[in-house]
Amino acid sequence: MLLTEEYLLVQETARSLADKVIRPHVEEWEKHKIFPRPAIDALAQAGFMGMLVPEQFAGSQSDHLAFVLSIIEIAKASGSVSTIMSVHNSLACAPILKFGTKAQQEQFLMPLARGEKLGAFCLSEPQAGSDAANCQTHASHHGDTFVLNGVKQFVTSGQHADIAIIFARTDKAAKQGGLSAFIVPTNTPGYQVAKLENKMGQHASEIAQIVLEDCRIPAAYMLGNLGEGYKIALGNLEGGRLGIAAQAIGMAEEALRLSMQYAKERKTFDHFLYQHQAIGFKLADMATQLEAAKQLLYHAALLRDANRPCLKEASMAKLFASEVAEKVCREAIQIYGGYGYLQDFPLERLYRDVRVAMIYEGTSEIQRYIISKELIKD
Ligand SMILES: CC(C)(COP(=O)(O)OP(=O)(O)OC[C@H]1O[C@@H](n2cnc3c(N)ncnc32)[C@H](O)[C@@H]1OP(=O)(O)O)[C@@H](O)C(=O)NCCC(=O)NCCSC(=O)CCS(=O)O
Repeated sequence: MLLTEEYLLVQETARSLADKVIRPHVEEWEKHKIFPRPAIDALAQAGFMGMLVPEQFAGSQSDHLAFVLSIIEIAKASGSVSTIMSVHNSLACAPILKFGTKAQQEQFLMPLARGEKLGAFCLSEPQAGSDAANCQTHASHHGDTFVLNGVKQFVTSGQHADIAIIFARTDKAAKQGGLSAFIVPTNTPGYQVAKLENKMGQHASEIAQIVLEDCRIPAAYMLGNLGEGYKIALGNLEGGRLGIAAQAIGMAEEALRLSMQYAKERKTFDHFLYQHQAIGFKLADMATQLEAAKQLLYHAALLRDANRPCLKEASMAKLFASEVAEKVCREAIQIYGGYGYLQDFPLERLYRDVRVAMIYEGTSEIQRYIISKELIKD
């Protein structure tokens, strides 16, 4: 797809910001599990934390295509930063824009879009990941308040976020229709960070377990209507999956770039690596599959920007991009040989960081389930 000057400019701005404020620090942030605050602040200043929000709500009024192009560039430098940015834009800002009241948009969306506040999305639970409708967190109505109790799992930025979108059961009997969405300031008493998970990669982006213990919020903080939470969550994840596809592509493009560079420098058996057909063909496959993943992603983003249904296309983009990206990073390590396995080189980190793209915001298996259901409908 040919990108217009406008999109090329967004891409270049994201790339140069990543090179200046992220790349020089990424190894230190990852090694010491440091939350990348300077990167988030710089992204906020440049308008990247409110990309899908109109100017009237303090956003930079871009669209999904610009968003995925930016995420790709940020992910080349850091998977962790791209995750924080993606979750904030697509899972925290987007639903308040779509379902929020004017008061909620003024109180919560505007500071989020300016990047003054950070957002999180609390859907999964210890016993409810893929089966999102099985959430057990409960919200009971008391006068003009709701009181939330339960446990939320795998919450990106759960500790550093200021505002969380939390899904909780308001009707025990109705499964899907029994969930409602709430906007919860994380300084509300009862919002507790119970645990920061130790994970395989993306160490600068925390994943928290959140315990909600008598967490009382005004009833006016309900997002959308009573019982509308499941639809809000799934519709939201449709957009989030574009961000995950984009970050997977970004990390894999970085792995491909490093592989190309190495194949042109390193000699074995008196020839540069790229001159061996075994390596040249690997590079060709990596580049071709990445290009195909990008075109799927751009197509899904354009559909979403045109307000056209894109559930199937977003799932296809996430499924294909995350699986191709894992393969590309794996092959890149193979090209580097023993050096690829060392922590002295970035491929080892890229391989760990990219792996989760096949899991979060809907596993590959869930994406296949969604695609197959949509195919039958077509
Ligand atoms: C497994 C699922 C795909 C659900 O499958 P089902 O077959 O049980 O449900 P459906 O019949 O498809 O849908 C039920 C209901 O919801 C409506 N729906 C479905 N998709 C959408 C959508 N995209 N937008 C709006 N509404 C939607 C559908 O029309 C049905 O309504 P009606 O009955 O027609 O009225 C699903 O459970 C699923 O996607 N599971 C995966 C969940 C997931 O991705 N979890 C990970 C969350 S990520 C996380 O928690 C971490 C976030 S972070 O990184 O911090």
